[in-house]
Amino acid sequence: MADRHGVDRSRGRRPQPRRTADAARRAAFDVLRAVERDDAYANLVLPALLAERGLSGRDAAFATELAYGTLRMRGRYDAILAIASTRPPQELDPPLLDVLRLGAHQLLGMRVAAHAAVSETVTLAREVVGAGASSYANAVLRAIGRAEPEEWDRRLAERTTDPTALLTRRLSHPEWVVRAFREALALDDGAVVGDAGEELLALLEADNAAPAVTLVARPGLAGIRDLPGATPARWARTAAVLGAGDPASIEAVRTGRAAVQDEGSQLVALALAAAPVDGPDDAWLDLCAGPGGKTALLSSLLAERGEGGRLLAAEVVPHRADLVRRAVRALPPGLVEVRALDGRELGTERPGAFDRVLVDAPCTGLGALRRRPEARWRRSPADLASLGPLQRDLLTSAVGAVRPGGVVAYVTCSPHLAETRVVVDDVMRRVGGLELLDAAAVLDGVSQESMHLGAGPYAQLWPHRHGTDAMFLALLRRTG
Ligand SMILES: C[S@@+](CC[C@H](N)C(=O)[O-])C[C@H]1O[C@@H](n2cnc3c(N)ncnc32)[C@H](O)[C@@H]1O
Repeated sequence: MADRHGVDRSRGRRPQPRRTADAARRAAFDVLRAVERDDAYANLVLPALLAERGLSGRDAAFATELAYGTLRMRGRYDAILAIASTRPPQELDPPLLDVLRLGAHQLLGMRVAAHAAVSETVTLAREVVGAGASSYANAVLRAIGRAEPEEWDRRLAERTTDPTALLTRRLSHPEWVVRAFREALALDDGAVVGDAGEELLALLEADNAAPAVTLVARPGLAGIRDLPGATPARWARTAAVLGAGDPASIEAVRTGRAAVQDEGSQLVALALAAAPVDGPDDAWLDLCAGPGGKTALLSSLLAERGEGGRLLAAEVVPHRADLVRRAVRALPPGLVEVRALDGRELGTERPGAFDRVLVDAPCTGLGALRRRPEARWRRSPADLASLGPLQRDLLTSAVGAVRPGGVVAYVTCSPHLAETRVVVDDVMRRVGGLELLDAAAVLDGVSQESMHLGAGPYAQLWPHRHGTDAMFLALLRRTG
């Protein structure tokens, strides 16, 4: 029998039509509106809204899957709506369009019985956009529900001969993102899951799946045994996967000895700490530190050595600098100095003062799309143009702040070539006196098993190959 959301659990009686929208669907709708109208972040709005309305358990899980899944798959549903609706999606009233997208996700992306998906969504439409619009919603959703997802794939394929355009519609990624991923994959000689086309498909599919929750046990502060319900992850010795449950209920997380952190983020920090440097090794710098996940891991790795040392964490936005202070609260006092300052100045203010420097550069975040449901629709190629100069300035400052023999890690959570290799190549050409270390080999060295990252010197992680965010790592050593 279907539960009260219409999710088919044993098949059977039809739920009775209701006069007001059910709370989980209404919550998902309000999240979509906040994202569209107020530029809100779904992963901030939704938890607050669930708490305010007292939704928990199955209701909260249903609202979360409905809101996040609809936001991720918006491109696909709009392409389907363009076929199923008599009016083009861009001409619909925005609240009605959001209702239709929510209905499409229930019909095509969730295990909701078709009659419940339609009738509950029509009730929602009546409540939020009025009776007239609700009968329109009824007609469109019935048309969508009459065909299986595979049949919709076929209909989408009939309408274009351009393979990129088809991928954008089928797998709901903007066209410029699909092109960027294809280019980055083509330059990456790591293990492939099939031919180049299959690999791209696997990446886009991985972006559309909710990621597992990964925790970090900060060395010297916690071990994986301190993380109840979590099991050791595959690559990073510090990482564990939480099967179910709320990370905030774990004592080690509440006290800052552990945290939620993608395994790829952990690996790049472990790689910087393990990269070979000549000479002293006790002055570390994190140039773009907020909110502090990598600062906390790097400083716990520094402390774990037991040889003293200090880490300076720079973050230009003061409230994000406060987040870094909070992230390192469990570490010994005096180990980390957090300063709200512009990292672009440190290269000239503190020339040659550091042995290891991390530049986790502000970037488009295209490597973490599975984590931020609406992010793919917010970004545009114009972001690359505005981030590019900042990324170059920060890396130039970092290579000024590192001493000869020391190492800089340049990291992005994006595989876009314009913010990865192109930035590193430009700075190396302009600055001189730098050599590239083999980041792929260093990463493989810190991983518990080979990650098959290819020949280097750059390392690119991928959600579909490694189950991590698509983190990029270059390691630069100052030679003179
Ligand atoms: C990708 S995030 C860093 C994430 C962080 N390493 C972590 O693991 O939690 C980039 C950060 O750089 C900061 N930032 C941007 N411009 C900066 C600048 N000129 N100097 C220092 N920090 C900057 C941003 O505010 C943002 O917090």
